[in-house]
Amino acid sequence: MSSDILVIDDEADIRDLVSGILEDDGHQVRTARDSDEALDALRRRSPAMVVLDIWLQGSRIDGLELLTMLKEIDADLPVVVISGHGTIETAVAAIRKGAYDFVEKPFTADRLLLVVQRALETSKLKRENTALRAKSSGADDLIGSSAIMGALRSSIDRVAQTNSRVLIAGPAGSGKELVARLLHERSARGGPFVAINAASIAPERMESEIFGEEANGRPSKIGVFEQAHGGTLFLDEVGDMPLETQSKILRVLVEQRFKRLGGAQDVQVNVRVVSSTSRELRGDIEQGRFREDLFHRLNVVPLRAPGLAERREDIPDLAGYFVGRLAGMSGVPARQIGEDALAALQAADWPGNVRQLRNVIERILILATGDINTPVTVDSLPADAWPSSGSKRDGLQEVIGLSLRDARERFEREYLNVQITRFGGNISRTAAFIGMERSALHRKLKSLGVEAPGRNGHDGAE
Ligand SMILES: Nc1ncnc2c1ncn2[C@@H]1O[C@H](COP(=O)(O)OP(=O)(O)OP(=O)(O)O)[C@@H](O)[C@H]1O
Repeated sequence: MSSDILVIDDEADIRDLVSGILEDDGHQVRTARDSDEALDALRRRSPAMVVLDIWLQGSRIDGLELLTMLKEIDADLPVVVISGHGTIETAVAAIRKGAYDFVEKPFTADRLLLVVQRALETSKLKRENTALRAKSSGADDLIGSSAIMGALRSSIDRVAQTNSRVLIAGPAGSGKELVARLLHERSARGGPFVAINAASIAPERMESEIFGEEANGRPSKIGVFEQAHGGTLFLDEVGDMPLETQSKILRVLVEQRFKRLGGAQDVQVNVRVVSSTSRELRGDIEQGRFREDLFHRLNVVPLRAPGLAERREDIPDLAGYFVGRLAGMSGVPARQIGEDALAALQAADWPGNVRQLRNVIERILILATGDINTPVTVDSLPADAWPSSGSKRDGLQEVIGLSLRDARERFEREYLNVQITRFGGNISRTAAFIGMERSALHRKLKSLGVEAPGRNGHDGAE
């Protein structure tokens, strides 16, 4: 894994030695001889880690003070300190001030590499941990064996390896962020995955969050573009970016450099940008709300996260997956979801897509009563997990005034509507499930005035 490492040492020999060892290990190394050069390097770009000699001769700010400053700028920046022979107390003081570890002079290449690798690894784990905690709902993989998910999975595998920009379109809760994470995880990019949701940030804070800030000649806030150096930046709901920010982002994509707010120096970054939208960006372009040139830059490879209604056959797998995951996480007992409940879930509306399904499963697990060894049945489902055409009403009240023939017709209409929805409009599969010939089902639908589906492009002849 190649990381951007800043080596700060007043002795040229040591700078060369340390740089050589780290470069041979595949890292990108920048060097500074004193605090001014170090702060200048930081202004250019915040590094992934710092190797700092604690004795900085001829420097305006000494090593320990510089360490304090580095930690003020970015508390998570790993710093490995080099200490001279017999200066263990100083090294210990450095650890107290937040240094990750120290190596004592003279040191071997192996010792230095070991400490550096551990510092980088710890920092990566910390980041992943924070990301996981922030997103305790995070999934490891895309669940679903439908053809549409198979196609998405293979696109992800193909695109991940390239550095191309990807724009993921899809409705809310359909898994766009999950797709972006997978694109990063399956790429060779060793830097972090950093996500920013444009819809949840006030427009006036946007540029500070994206580009960071500089005050008194040094960085006071590291923005997401800089944090994602060497990795992937996920611009979630990119259509919500103010136009002015869009222009600045466009410039970064062209030049791979930008200035922090209040900064004079360019920050140079190598970032892969993956973005997402739940809106039709072409409409925004026509109305002058989204820059067309930015759209083309972001949309090099378009991917689409399908809504749950387009892949109802995945609902049983997803439900089972969430039962296992949520039970493991929250300590509620896992319950099997019965066939009848799964059938109702398959026919429900799901405007909130996979996220809504996950929430419904969580509610089912928390509220489920009865023996934990028996499957959850259809009557334990919350109201929003019911198909709207067959919602949980008192059937008798509604049909009491009808003749048997009309009541039966009404039931048949609702029943068939739900089944057809559940099988994504596929007449053959609906017919097989309800135990009718396809042609008989067609006749029945016609006689009931139920529109024969063209949903999801199926004509029922497959
Ligand atoms: N195919 C899938 N397999 C497993 N979990 C999934 C799948 N798709 C989505 N999820 C889960 O559903 C939830 C919502 O997904 P995610 O946050 O990626 O959606 P999104 O499209 O980015 O949503 P929004 O547009 O609201 O930001 C997450 O918990 C995610 O892990």
